[in-house]
Amino acid sequence: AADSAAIASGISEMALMEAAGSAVANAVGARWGKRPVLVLAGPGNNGGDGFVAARHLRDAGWNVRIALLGSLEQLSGVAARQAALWNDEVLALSVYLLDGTALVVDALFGAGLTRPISGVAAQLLEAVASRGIPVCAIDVPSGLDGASGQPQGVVARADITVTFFRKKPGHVLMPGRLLCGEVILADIGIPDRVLSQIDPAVFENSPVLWMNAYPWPHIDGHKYQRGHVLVVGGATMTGAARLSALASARIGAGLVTVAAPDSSWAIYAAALTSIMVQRVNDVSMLDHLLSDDRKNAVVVGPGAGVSHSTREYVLAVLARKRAVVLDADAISAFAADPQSLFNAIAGPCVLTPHEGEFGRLFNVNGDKLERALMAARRSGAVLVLKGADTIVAAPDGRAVINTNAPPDLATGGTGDVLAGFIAGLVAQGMPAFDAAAAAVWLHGEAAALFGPGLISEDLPQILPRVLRRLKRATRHDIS
Ligand SMILES: NC(=O)C1=CN([C@@H]2O[C@H](COP(=O)(O)OP(=O)(O)OC[C@H]3O[C@@H](n4cnc5c(N)ncnc54)[C@H](O)[C@@H]3O)[C@@H](O)[C@H]2O)[C@H](O)CC1
Ligand SMILES: [K+]
Repeated sequence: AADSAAIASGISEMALMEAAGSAVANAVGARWGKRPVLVLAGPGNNGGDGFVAARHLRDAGWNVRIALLGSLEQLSGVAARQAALWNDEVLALSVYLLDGTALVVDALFGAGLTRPISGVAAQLLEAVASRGIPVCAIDVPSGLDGASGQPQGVVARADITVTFFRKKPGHVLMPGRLLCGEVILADIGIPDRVLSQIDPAVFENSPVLWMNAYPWPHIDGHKYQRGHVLVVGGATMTGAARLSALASARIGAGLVTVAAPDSSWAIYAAALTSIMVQRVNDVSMLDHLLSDDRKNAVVVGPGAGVSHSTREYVLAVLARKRAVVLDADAISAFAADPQSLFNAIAGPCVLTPHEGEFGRLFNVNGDKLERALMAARRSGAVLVLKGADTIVAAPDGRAVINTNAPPDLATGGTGDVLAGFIAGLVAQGMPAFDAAAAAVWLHGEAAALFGPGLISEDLPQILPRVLRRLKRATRHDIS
């Protein structure tokens, strides 16, 4: 879409392809020493980029061969014109060409892939992978769907992928992210104003998206301006709610209270210091607590139990129009009747399911991005669909894909911490979508900073260091 908008605004297609192919040659030269290169060119503009890259590498003194899927006569438009500039032998695709090849430039298919790759092209990609030949992919590794990050049949994993103007969802969604290797974004002269014409709604998560809404404390502020998070604590799995509460406090909520039943009140009270504990044995006691409207954000779910009372608590909080983060058991508790939950959602609400919990509430098909967006629209909530490529989706169609989460996060309790981070930001006045995106990013940064050996308690513990860096980087304040 960006290239057609740029072309419509007067930039020549020939110039875009020239810049694209030259960026590929530069990336190859920066990564590898001179060696025999085989460029695999496809029948469309991705192949055209390959002809340009081949010419630039040849001009730089590389030993380059190019093999084309189909015939030169079948090329059209700018790809045909660029192929003509190659002015040298064009080979037919064959697995034998890999003998003596020490680097493959994969220019078979890019954004125009419509079906799984078959025939000799598929055999070649399989052979490239099995021989472990290094690969530079143009735009996307051929066979990967740039919109979804899903392979359509065979894909040769690339060491680097050179793409243009902006990343595509497939570069950041799993498993695409792994198949792309290092993604190099090249400027090919598409002006930024083109972005406002195509008005994208999906972004890779980054502080630039939400920094302006980040609720740094004000010099003249007091604790009541920093919100009050209420975490509904369970009777037996008390660690979960404590993790959420600690996370809300660390991310800056002015006050945090855990609502606990008599049976576990003493456990919560003994374990928590700056965090308050109040008795709640049933929904009317919870409702009474919520009559204090300074308690402006609520977490339900961590350690709550999949039960009738969890459902009642959720509905009571939603009826009070409080901002709410629903995690874990608060999601699963509505498996039998998801619509009763969706009907009750009227204000800011964030659902934080992993795939299993997601499947209990939503019966939607499609790739991960599509499913998260559909679920957000259907429920009216901001959806945080967790995983290595967590997606935050809003009912209005915006989405961010998070890419900074290390595998160390796959350990018990990290989801409880995330729910607490989100509620803590919402309590301080951040809009739910921004709060969810910021919390997911901070959660990933904290885990990456801590590194191996991470347990969930470490996340709130190390968060202040992440916040300090973020604040310094954005020079929001003197400190
Ligand atoms: N985005 C930009 O700014 C620029 C991108 N460029 C490059 O152009 C490609 C997209 O080119 P396009 O011609 O639309 O598509 P492809 O080259 O990916 O392939 C289309 C071609 O292939 C046929 N086809 C599709 N799937 C298969 C299959 N499985 N088997 C056989 N044939 C298939 C289809 O019918 C078409 O004929 C983009 O990725 C960039 O690399 C430009 O350089 C300009 C700037
Ligand atoms: K490609």
